[in-house]
Amino acid sequence: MTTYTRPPQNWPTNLPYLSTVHLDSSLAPSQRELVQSTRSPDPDAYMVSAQSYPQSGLFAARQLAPGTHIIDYTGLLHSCPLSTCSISDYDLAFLDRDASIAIDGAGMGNEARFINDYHGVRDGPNAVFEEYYVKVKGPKGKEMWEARMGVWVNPLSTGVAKGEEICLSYGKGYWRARLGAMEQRKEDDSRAGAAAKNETDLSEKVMSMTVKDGKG
Ligand SMILES: C[S@@+](CC[C@H](N)C(=O)[O-])C[C@H]1O[C@@H](n2cnc3c(N)ncnc32)[C@H](O)[C@@H]1O
Repeated sequence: MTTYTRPPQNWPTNLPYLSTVHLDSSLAPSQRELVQSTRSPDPDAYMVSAQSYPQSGLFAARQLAPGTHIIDYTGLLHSCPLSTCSISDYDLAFLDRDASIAIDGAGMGNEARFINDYHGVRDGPNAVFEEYYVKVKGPKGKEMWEARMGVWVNPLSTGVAKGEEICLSYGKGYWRARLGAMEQRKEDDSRAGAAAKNETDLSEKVMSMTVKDGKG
């Protein structure tokens, strides 16, 4: 199907041309939600918070092919000097590092905030973060490009089977920051001295300390 975003030739000059519907102010929030929502009408994933599972995680609601867009990471978009980013376990640096902005899913967000790191869960990440832009209507109906942090099925994986946990790689920096904070709290010098060399070691350490703390 062709979607026209510009008026065709001879379009009447006094008639606003729309590439999507224009939302009238008469619409109630619940009616808007039916038309524009951050929730997929056909969810790709669902959250599980079972007692048998130590924390919550996100699982595939159906078979997902490599490269499929699963969900966008939502939360509080905030200014974040590098020194204070990473205090929250749900904070995600967004766009250029120099832009110093991040999305924090700690106090608000969607299912994406429940996606766990793959270490100790599966061999490798079956999902990846990738920023992308969508065209949206800005103030006064002006067309704008909006940046989103998408979670996609890892294009290098074989996909995600129905019921399988969706896992990302949080990266070395994430686990290193948490390890440092926890060690500081516990004043555990011996652990600080044994700083892990690779990401797997780091995540495993945090996991074991988290279980001891009874967190999550
Ligand atoms: C963004 S949250 C993920 C959702 C979290 N499981 C929950 O129930 O809210 C990140 C936190 O989840 C935990 N986590 C993530 N991946 C993990 C893993 N592979 N093993 C153990 N804990 C993990 C850690 O406590 C981490 O700081």
